[in-house]
Amino acid sequence: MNDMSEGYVTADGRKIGGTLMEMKNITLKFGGVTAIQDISFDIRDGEIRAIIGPNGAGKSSMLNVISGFYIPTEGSVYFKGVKRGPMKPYQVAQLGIARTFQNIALFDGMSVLDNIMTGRLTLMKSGLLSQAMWWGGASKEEDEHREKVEKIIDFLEIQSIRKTPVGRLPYGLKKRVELARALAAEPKILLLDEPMAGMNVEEKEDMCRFILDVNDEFGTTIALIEHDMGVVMDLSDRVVVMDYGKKIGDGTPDEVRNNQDVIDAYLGVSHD
Ligand SMILES: Nc1ncnc2c1ncn2[C@@H]1O[C@H](COP(=O)(O)OP(=O)(O)OP(=O)(O)O)[C@@H](O)[C@H]1O
Repeated sequence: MNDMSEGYVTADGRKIGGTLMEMKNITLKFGGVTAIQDISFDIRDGEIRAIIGPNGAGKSSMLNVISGFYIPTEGSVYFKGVKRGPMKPYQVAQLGIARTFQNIALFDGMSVLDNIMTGRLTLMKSGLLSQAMWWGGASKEEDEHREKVEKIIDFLEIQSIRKTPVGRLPYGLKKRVELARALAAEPKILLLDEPMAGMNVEEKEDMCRFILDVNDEFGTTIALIEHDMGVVMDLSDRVVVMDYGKKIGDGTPDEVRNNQDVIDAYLGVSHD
């Protein structure tokens, strides 16, 4: 599978590249429950790709398949044209895949800066030794990691809280720190699990802006699952719609909005 699909140009003039990831005929079963049934779609280089669907549709399961956390019962995942086998979390990170979680997974007692530094662990040449040096004293490698992290801190406008323990931060900022930590791994593809969940309107607007900026500035490909339909339609280049484990729609936000199956299953009921 070395064939890379042609890219496309978005309505706002961004150039999207060929296929970066391809999910082919993915089925995922948990005992008697079929969470995903024979779904195929691709994620192209540089695009913002959303997966939506009603509760229980199989979105989280699919994100876990994309991240390598779940191995599909049937079907395969291709990354840069190469079929992916079972992988350890560090191998996923080394491939250039990073993610955020629905329930924030940060170290509450550690500062914002130290939490973001943990995002660079897989990039550190001498692993734990370098980690020890980062706490114990300066090294050339540590300086380089710090520099990258400081850039991300500036980019996400969290300079004023860099020394604050994460546990003391309001929810919206914690989410931003989690995004910063994922970015610290310099991912090729960033997976966002409900990035707007639990946020107020202002926090959502900020997060939207940062996601768009990350995509634009770093060229990071982004795949997200999200319940807020306004956000999804504003952010995404293309959207996969799932319902009861099946794919019922796939296309641009406009195409998905006008897809009768999608309207029946989801949009027409829950959103205006
Ligand atoms: N670890 C598991 N063991 C057994 N069944 C599971 C597991 N994870 C998910 N399921 C089932 O698979 C189906 C899809 O669940 P999933 O969480 O992927 O949906 P979702 O679209 O993310 O839902 P939500 O929007 O509510 O988070 C559901 O029927 C769920 O109960």
